[in-house]
Amino acid sequence: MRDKRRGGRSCAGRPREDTAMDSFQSTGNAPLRPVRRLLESGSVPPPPFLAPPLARSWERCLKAGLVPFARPYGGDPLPALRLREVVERRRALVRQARPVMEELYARVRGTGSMVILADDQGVVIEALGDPEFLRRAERVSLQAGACWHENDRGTNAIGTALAEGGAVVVHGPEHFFDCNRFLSCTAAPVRGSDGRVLGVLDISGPGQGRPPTLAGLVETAGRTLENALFAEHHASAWCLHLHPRVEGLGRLGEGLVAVNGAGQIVGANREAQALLGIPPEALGRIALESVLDTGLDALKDLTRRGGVARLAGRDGHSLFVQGQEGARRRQPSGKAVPPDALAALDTGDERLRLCLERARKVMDKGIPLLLHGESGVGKEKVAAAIHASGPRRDRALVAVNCAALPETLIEAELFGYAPGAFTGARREGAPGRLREAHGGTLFLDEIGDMPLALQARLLRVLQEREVVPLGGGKPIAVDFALIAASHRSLKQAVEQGRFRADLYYRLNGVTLTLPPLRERSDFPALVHRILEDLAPGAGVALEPDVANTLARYRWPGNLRQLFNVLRFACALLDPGERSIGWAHLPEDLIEDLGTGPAPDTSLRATADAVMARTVAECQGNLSEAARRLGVSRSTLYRRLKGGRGGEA
Ligand SMILES: Nc1ncnc2c1ncn2[C@@H]1O[C@H](COP(=O)(O)OP(=O)(O)OP(=O)(O)O)[C@@H](O)[C@H]1O
Repeated sequence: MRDKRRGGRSCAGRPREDTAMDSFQSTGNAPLRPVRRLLESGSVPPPPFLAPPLARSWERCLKAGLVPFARPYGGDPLPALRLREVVERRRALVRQARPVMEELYARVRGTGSMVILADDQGVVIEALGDPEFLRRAERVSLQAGACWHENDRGTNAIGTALAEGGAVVVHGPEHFFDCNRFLSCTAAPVRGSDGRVLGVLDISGPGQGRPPTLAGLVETAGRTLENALFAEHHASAWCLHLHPRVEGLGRLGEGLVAVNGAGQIVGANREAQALLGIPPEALGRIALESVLDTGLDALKDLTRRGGVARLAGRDGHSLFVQGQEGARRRQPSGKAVPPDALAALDTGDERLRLCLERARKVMDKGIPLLLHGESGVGKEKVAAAIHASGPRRDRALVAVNCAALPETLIEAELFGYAPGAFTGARREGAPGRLREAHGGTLFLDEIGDMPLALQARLLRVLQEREVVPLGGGKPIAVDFALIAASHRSLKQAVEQGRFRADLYYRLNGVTLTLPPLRERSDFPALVHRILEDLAPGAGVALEPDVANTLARYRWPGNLRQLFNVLRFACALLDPGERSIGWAHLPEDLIEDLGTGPAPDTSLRATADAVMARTVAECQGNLSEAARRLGVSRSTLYRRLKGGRGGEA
């Protein structure tokens, strides 16, 4: 039997890790020293001196005979073979946890922390993190194979999260044992779909300063892991996604229910258990119909149609529900990684890069995006890339140009119409663009040009997430990611009463302002990328003085204009020609370069003079002049004949 006053060895001989104790304040902002002194005399301070879960934990530790200033009993880490057995027992947990841990660590990288996965007994299965801190943590056996059960290591995030069955933060001297007070740890249990705790996720770091937001981060990671385990465990069952709001579907907080072929609920994540009032012990013994106004056949039908249904829960509250066939969730092995369309747009401009990074961060969070920028900066292209890089990429991207449609048509185009809704309408009616975007992304271009009356209707759709077709009919639930774009300032339009303020705030989850081409710092790289797209592998490039001049041009038509200019130039190249010179540029550009305000010199004059001088230097030998100018003989001849390039 273990000694009642366990951990008789003193920590005194060990190096003091730090002085976090001096700055320690518990939940009630109580000063540390008296609280700690109380513990050393064998009592636990009442709340608010210590958060209740920690006070309960200290109580348990004292009852178990642990001594705060002694060395924890914990014992040595498991030998490799035993650890492998533990890992093997928790194979699915470990496999699904790895990417989650890596993501978690990416969020705290640079804070000198580590991320830990422990099993349901508190045995550390995996740990990754800052090498320096990993070494420090090893000194107190916070490493793979070591057991951090509360019975052995006193109050600590892993052990106490297990004992309390919920997320805990144990900061500095809130650890029961003195020698662990250099740690600041946050842990959350991970549960299986039957409610049983499978393990614990933890972030541990140096204890200076209380980490303010890690609890949410660890809990969110725990939920992600739970849902991944759910999907793997119930891969062959029919699955129901549910949420009280349609935009909650596909998000972390959605309820997940697995239904077997007999219509029995065999799994439900925490959210689904709460939404449907299913106790974990009822799983496997409860029929879908008994908690939701639907059965397995209706679920299969819904899944085949790929739609969202609004159903009544047992307590009468409505829930949005989407079905998924089990086999479909299995990842086809060897599936090609889709090209990263957002990354492909990054050619080195810092402002654009920031926009793309922001877009990437919010694109799967259900936040509407508003793209702003001059005409031709690539708003539609960016919207398409956001869609192609996001989780909805397999569904439709529906683009509607609100400026291009007459006011009378845009309503029917967007909202659809019932059969025979108006003269000239299709007999069978039309679903409308909003419904076509269901499951995918809706891109509303030139939203600033939408008539005011339609703005009110659109706002209603965005709020209710339901569309009522023109001419009546039942509201139809819709779920799409929303990207809107405008080249005008919507804020100004709101001030001038041309745009509804409430719709503006609804659309403007995040505004990304794309830089005009003249302000971009990546002109050469951008030209290179476009030329590569236009003539793959041909090595086409701008002549240096053309490149220099074009880089300083004001580009009123932005990327649209640049793209058209380069496409025109490539079309003029003779076979084998790879250098774009003055002779390859469209005349209107040359004219603009000559008269526009941006260039320092008249490019047309420059081009003319250069050509004339070269031809003169070559004593009228056009072949030689063309070679020196980097253009073909026929191009030079054409330009000379057209009066451009000077008199030869
Ligand atoms: N990154 C890019 N690479 C190459 N070409 C581009 C790029 N972005 C835009 N373009 C070109 O510019 C054209 C206009 O782009 P896009 O329609 O995305 O701009 P926009 O800002 O939405 O314009 P508008 O405000 O006039 O609707 C595209 O058709 C394409 O030819």
